Amino acid sequence: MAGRAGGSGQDGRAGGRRGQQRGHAASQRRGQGRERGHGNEGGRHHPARPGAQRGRGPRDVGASPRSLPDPDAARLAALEALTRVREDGAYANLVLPPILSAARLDRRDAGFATALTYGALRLAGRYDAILALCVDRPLERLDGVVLDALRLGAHQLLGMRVPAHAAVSATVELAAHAAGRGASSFVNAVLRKVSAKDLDAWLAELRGAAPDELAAVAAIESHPVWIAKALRQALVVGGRDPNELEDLLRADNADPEVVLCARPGLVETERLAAEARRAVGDEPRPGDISPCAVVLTGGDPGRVPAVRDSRAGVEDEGSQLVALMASEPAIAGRDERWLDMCAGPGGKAALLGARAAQRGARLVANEVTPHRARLVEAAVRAIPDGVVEIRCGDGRQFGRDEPGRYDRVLVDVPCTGLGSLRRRPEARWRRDPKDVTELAALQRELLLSALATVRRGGLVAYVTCSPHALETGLVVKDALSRAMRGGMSIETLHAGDAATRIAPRPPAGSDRAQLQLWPHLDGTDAMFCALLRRDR
Ligand SMILES: C[S@@+](CC[C@H](N)C(=O)[O-])C[C@H]1O[C@@H](n2cnc3c(N)ncnc32)[C@H](O)[C@@H]1O
Repeated sequence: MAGRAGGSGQDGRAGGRRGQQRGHAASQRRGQGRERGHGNEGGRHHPARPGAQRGRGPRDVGASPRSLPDPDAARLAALEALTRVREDGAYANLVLPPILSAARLDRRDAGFATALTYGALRLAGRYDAILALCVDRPLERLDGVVLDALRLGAHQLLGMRVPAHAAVSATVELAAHAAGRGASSFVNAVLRKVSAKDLDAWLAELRGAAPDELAAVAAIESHPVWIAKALRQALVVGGRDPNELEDLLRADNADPEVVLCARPGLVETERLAAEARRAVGDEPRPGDISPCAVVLTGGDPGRVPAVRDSRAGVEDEGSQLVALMASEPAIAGRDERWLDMCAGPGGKAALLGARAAQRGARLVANEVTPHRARLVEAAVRAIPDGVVEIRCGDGRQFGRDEPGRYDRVLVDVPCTGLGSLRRRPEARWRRDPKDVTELAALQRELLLSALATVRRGGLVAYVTCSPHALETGLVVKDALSRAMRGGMSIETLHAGDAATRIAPRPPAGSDRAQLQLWPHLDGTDAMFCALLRRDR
């Protein structure tokens, strides 16, 4: 078997790190049956859904018998991450770094493990649709860890440039190690079927098997159908062609660039770029959408001195732009009291606080969750003392407790995050349509509170990182009609124009009064921003 090749150069990596996995986090999982079968308990199948197919994590690597070859450490790390995501509801971006350091992988293997983990999680829907065509029983009846291994194998075969023999044999070794010999023969048989066709042939087959075009695009680009449907509707509502859906979903499957925000007055973009060049060795480029952005082509942003001391932060360009859209449009009269009503973890609060310091204003940064309020504290620590006041409380109280007090209010509401699916590879499989309606009710209350706490002539920026129509325009419409019924008069400012005045390159939707950014067109998260001026 060509298994060893999987970790020794044949998959494009230099030198696999077999045997390094002692001390790996997976070794904490004791007592897993050795010759576990692959048939399993029932339960509704859902890619990477926490709680589905529980209790089948990779077993103790220290207990590996001599007769089974040690699996490749990078693939073992990826399997451990997938298991934690599935069983514990963990977030891949939080769970993977400690797994990688426990496994003591070198940079190249850590990169491979990260790409494998993220790819297998994001594309779980596509791979499950393919695997379902290769397996003679419903996937939900498979052992969870066996399905994880199959997804990892499928991603190596169809999503990475790993030679087929290496992908199959290394995954078979992984399955033998994690779930026993019976499971490994099954994995071998399934992956051989998967490897019999290339990606294009499989995607053509998925298209042919789907009941309609929406289901086909959802399966091919690995999104739940309800999300694909909501995003198609969001495109229509945002004045786009619904045929852009496939491009939009595809953009969710790409790794986002790492973007830094040079916080105004704390570090210049040129200086930040120079620091980044020295720290990570690559040539950064300026942002397209935010004037504060420095876009890295690679490397660890944590090594950049300005990021370490919070003069800069890691922040999507779209988030930077909407924070500036709250701070930059001119308002008549006093402009000293600013509020960020939902500030955690603090990227926008740090940008607003930096601008407030330059303009002689003060910012109240409020967050309901104590640990996220502490993150805000860390994010704003480079801003001169006395500019930012951090509070921990429910934003819905501001309208009642401090009516008419603030000159500018940013209300960046909690949302489904359907606009930042590329950052959270497992998120799409965890969300539910009912989350949208629950969040929309909270969003409306927060916006009403913002409108009540801003003074006459003051500005409210309603922002969300979801393009779902129920979380964007409909929340604004609903809140405005309620506020107006309560005697307020509110003018909607042209957010597209405001964005154009700030952005180095106008965003795709800048002709519209409410700004919707798009990953496939703007290269940002799908942030939404409405600008509202309270006149009475
Ligand atoms: C989209 S995030 C804000 C992101 C933030 N503006 C940034 O740029 O880092 C929404 C935040 O609102 C907080 N939140 C949820 N419910 C809230 C409430 N009732 N009042 C205030 N904050 C709330 C969440 O804990 C979360 O930190």
